[in-house]
Amino acid sequence: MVTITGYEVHDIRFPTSKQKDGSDAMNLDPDYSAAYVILQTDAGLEGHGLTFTCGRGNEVVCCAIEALAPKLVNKTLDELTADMFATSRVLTGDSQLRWIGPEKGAIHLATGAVNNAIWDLWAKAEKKPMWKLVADMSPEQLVECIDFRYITDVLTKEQAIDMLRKNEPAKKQRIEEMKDTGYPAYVTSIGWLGYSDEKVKQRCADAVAQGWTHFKQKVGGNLEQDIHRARLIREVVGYDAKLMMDANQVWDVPQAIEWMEKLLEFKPLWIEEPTSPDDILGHAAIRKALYPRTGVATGEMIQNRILFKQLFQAKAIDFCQVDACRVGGMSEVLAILLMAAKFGVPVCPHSGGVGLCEYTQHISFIDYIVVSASLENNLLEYADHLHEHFEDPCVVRKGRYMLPSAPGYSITMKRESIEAFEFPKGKMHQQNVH
Ligand SMILES: C[C@H](O)[C@@H](O)CC(=O)C(=O)O
Ligand SMILES: [Mg+2]
Repeated sequence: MVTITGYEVHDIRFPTSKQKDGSDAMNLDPDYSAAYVILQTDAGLEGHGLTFTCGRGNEVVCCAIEALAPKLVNKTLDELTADMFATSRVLTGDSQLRWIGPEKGAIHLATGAVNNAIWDLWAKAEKKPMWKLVADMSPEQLVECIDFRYITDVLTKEQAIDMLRKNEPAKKQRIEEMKDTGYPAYVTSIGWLGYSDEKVKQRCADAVAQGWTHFKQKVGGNLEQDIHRARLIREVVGYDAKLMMDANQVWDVPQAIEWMEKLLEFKPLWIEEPTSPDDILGHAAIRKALYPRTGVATGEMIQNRILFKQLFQAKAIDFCQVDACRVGGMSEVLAILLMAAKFGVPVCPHSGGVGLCEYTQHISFIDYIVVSASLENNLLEYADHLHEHFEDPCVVRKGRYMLPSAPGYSITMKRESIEAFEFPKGKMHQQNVH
């Protein structure tokens, strides 16, 4: 029996803004950060979880984690995992904390870290990588982990069971396939907005040499520069490669359409976050104007399953970029994967941030092996930063993610990295160190 005896919360920040790593038209100077929680147990096992933020907001999310984590102390892992739906509700249903959400914003980012830490602990206790923990569940067990409140108008538990049952027979085959081939991916870290032309050119050339065929460019700062950069990228990667564009929410709806009309000659596969993540009908209008010349993608700031439901209902997106932490962790991610499959929208999880590639590899493998069973138009994002800080970093070869095998959710950060980058007291934050 494993009992949670306590927890640690860490405010970890990496000074990525110095090199403009991670920069885009909205987030000019992100310091990739993790609001990090460790669930301690009497068995020596630890459950780790983090939520990604861009820097100063990290301390707010850490406070929110401090408000949620005590709810788990003295609970056994068995009682938490025997009813993961009830466990999610412990985190999302506190009648006082709920007021500062509900199920959105800083409190939901914190929920993501804590919920994922429970899943990590569970997978470690079962000695399975996260994707396998889920892949080994029966359809009935899997749906019991999900909170269906607010989504039964498009997906009931019974419908979800039917969908999952249809995928059962070839599950083993898909696992073998993933072991052999890995999961298709695209690379974002060739084209952060703050990089010089020289750096973008070099990174694109290196990525082509490594076997990458899908690339993402940041847009939305200045139209002439976007055109210039798209031309430069296309010169290096060619037109057989796929190019995505990401505006990180800077445009109004008409502006998004006008701006993209000028970039269509570069054949973008999608325009990502063209406008506010809360504007469902705005996304639908942009899609209507641009489809099929390009697709619309969003998700990294879509706050919960309800908003995803509406994006699907409104036919507002072509690609679902669910985030591993923003929506409240794996329990809610499973609901979103199921809805995406029902609406036939490919899942391409958001991974630009610290630890996100480590998390999302499991999400995409679960999506393919268990939920959608499809690789049509599915691509997992890759950003080549900070992987060296994790005990079990993701492995990418020739533009594909390899199937992870270590127990857990791959999110355990090295102790020395936690200590060195803890804000503000870690040695990497002391004066003149960076
Ligand atoms: C601030 C982040 O780097 C953001 O630009 C990531 C992102 O939009 C993406 O990965 O997509
Ligand atoms: Mg993005």
